[in-house]
Amino acid sequence: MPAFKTLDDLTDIAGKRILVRVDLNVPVSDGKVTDATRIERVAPTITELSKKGAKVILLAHFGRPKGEPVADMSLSQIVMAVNEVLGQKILFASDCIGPEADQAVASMKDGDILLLENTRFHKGEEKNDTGFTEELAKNGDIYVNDAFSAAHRAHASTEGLAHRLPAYAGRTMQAELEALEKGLGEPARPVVAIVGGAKVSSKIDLLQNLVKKVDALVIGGGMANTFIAAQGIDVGKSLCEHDLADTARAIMAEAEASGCTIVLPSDGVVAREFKANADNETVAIDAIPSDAMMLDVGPKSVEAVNEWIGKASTLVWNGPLGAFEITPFDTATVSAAKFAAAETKAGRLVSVAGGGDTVAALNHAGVADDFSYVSTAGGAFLEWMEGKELPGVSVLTKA
Ligand SMILES: Nc1ncnc2c1ncn2[C@@H]1O[C@H](COP(=O)(O)OP(=O)(O)O)[C@@H](O)[C@H]1O
Ligand SMILES: O=C(OP(=O)(O)O)[C@H](O)COP(=O)(O)O
Repeated sequence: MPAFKTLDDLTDIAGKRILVRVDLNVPVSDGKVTDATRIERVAPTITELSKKGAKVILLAHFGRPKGEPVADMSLSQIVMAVNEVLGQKILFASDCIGPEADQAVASMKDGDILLLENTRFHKGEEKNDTGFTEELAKNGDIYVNDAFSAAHRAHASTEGLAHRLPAYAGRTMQAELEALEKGLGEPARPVVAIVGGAKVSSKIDLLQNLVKKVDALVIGGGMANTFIAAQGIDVGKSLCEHDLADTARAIMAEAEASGCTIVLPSDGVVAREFKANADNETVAIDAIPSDAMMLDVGPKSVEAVNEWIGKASTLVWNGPLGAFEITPFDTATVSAAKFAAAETKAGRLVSVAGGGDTVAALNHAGVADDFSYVSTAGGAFLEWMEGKELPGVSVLTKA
């Protein structure tokens, strides 16, 4: 466990302005939060600080707006869900720096909770720019980082601020690291990892090291399409990053050298529209029509995935096997989730899953509570698995 200061070390905070970095990057559909797990996980930190009379100023990102304000990436759409989870009304400011933010902070009363607009609406956030960090810092006396799931990013609000203000880990940051260490510190073998989802470019590099640590790597979701295409198979209009073909091939070579089995889908469920109940068919992986996209792995592939789960003593899972938000493309994810949950309940498996959408998928399958541990983190969790230093964590230990 890394040594850092926690909320236990924070005393006499009534009236203090505390900048709390949280991860509110939650799944949203039609402007409504569809899975509030990340909000629920940061609620204890927010409530504790507010009850102690601090002015709690929440910093968070939503989506990847690339340094510009984008209406559908506004955190204003998360406010209602935060109110519901906390059981109290929070305040909102339409910018995280500048006059809007300054005035909103200046008018806070002790115990108030204020959410500032998406930090990624400014280019300085992802650049970890000192000027931008200064702008954020001037509205706080203390910095608390409770966003373990964003701790793999060295951004102004996840890393920079810890150099500027007295820095502490929030309750969730602390709990996530403790739970991962307990569940995966010395994992029982065989270790099987499932990696799926849509964030192919930001996660594919992580697989290069992951294959050295696990006995089998099951690849599904959009990630699988990139690997399949790298083998020269036409994936039609499927979500796929063709320019990462070399990386995918290098990972397969590294896996072979490390004795890690790569498990790719042998069949898929394809459709021509990304919508619920779209006309679909199951095809062999080398028979994806050129005008269709693979939205789920097929029944033979699910069987293989479940066989690997059955062989595993430890399962590590990030990223759904298909577009689980729309039926029937949730079938593979739900089947594997239920099987892993049953194996865990039977005492045959330690199962650790992570990622905003992965948590939503397990909740959708009704089995999140049956996993050994569910982390809110996806990419950060994979980087932690690799043994990489997470900038948001290491800066707290050095503070
Ligand atoms: N074959 C696919 N085609 C398109 N999108 C997919 C496919 N498989 C999974 N997805 C999408 O991946 C998203 C989740 O990916 P990601 O953000 O990487 O997961 P997490 O948040 O758990 O880390 C979901 O919105 C899901 O619809
Ligand atoms: O949702 C997140 O990561 P995840 O999808 O890996 O769980 C975090 O909020 C980090 O977001 P980012 O990958 O856009 O930096």
